[in-house]
Amino acid sequence: MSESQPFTSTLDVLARMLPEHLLKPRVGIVCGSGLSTLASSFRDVVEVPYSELEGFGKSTVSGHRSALAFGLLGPGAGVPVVAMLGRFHTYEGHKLSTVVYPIRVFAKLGVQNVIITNAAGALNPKFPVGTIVAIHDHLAIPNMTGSLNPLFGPLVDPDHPRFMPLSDTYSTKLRRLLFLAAHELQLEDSAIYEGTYAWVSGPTYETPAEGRFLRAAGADVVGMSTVPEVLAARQEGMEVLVLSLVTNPVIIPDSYRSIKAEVKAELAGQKVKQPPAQVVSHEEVLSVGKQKAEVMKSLVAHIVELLN
Ligand SMILES: O=P(O)(O)O[C@@H]1C[C@H](O)[C@@H](CO)O1
Ligand code: HPA
Repeated sequence: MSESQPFTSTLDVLARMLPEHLLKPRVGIVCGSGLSTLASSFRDVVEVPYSELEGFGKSTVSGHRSALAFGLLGPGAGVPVVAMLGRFHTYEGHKLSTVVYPIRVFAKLGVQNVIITNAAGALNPKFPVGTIVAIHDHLAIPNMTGSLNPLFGPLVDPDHPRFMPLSDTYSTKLRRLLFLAAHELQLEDSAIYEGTYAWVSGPTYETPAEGRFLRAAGADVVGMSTVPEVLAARQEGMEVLVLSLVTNPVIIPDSYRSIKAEVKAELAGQKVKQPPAQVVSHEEVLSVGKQKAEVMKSLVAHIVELLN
């Protein structure tokens, strides 16, 4: 085990702070931007601030809190679960080992299934704002260039695979449960799509050309998180479900007005109508997260119930 991963200390603190029935969560949940209320239906909740846990960073992005929530989800005795109420992004300055540390702690606690959520921009023009995308693949240019792969460097555990196949990354078992849950909740067919997530480092949103490039490369949505967590979870042997909430379009038709044509028209005495600028903002991302938090929460709760 690597020196820089203080698992023993983290697990000791959790063992001291948690009652016995919450100490072995079966499902781990990562709450994306604006989605930390996913944990609001847990019972017997114990929140552990990241500041109490060695190895954890601090979430500095609005819409992300800095605490783990442990609790029970579902009817009857309930299923013990744990949720990250805020995640770490590399663009905040966190090291990749910090970004994925909570996922490795989930594994040490015995978590076998991870549900990772995020807010994402739509590259596929068929995916409207507010829809959920069950991720079935990813495109991670930062990984392919070597510098931002969280599995780079010495193995955290000698039992981990050095070369990990990624052809079966996204659990078919969990995706089946998602669509069964959506059926039970009577969600419309168009509420959930299936697609590929492109990971970019951020914190800048995409230029129109970058958006078109990622779309042409086969991605349906784009975001600034998730893939490092997915890779660590798979390396730890956990099953992974990723749900992206579409919060904004990335590819905007007519994003290149011809200024040359407009100037020529103005010089010729014509009135030129200025189209309103369409610019994405984190506030918009958080607002869609807030609007859709309930449906995301019901889906997550139902999946956990079906896993039981
Ligand atoms: O943590 P997620 O991936 O949900 O957050 C997305 C990506 C950026 O952190 C932020 C941009 O608005 O939202
Ligand atoms: N691009 C990248 N990340 C995002 C976006 C986006 O348009 N929306 C929410 N997270």
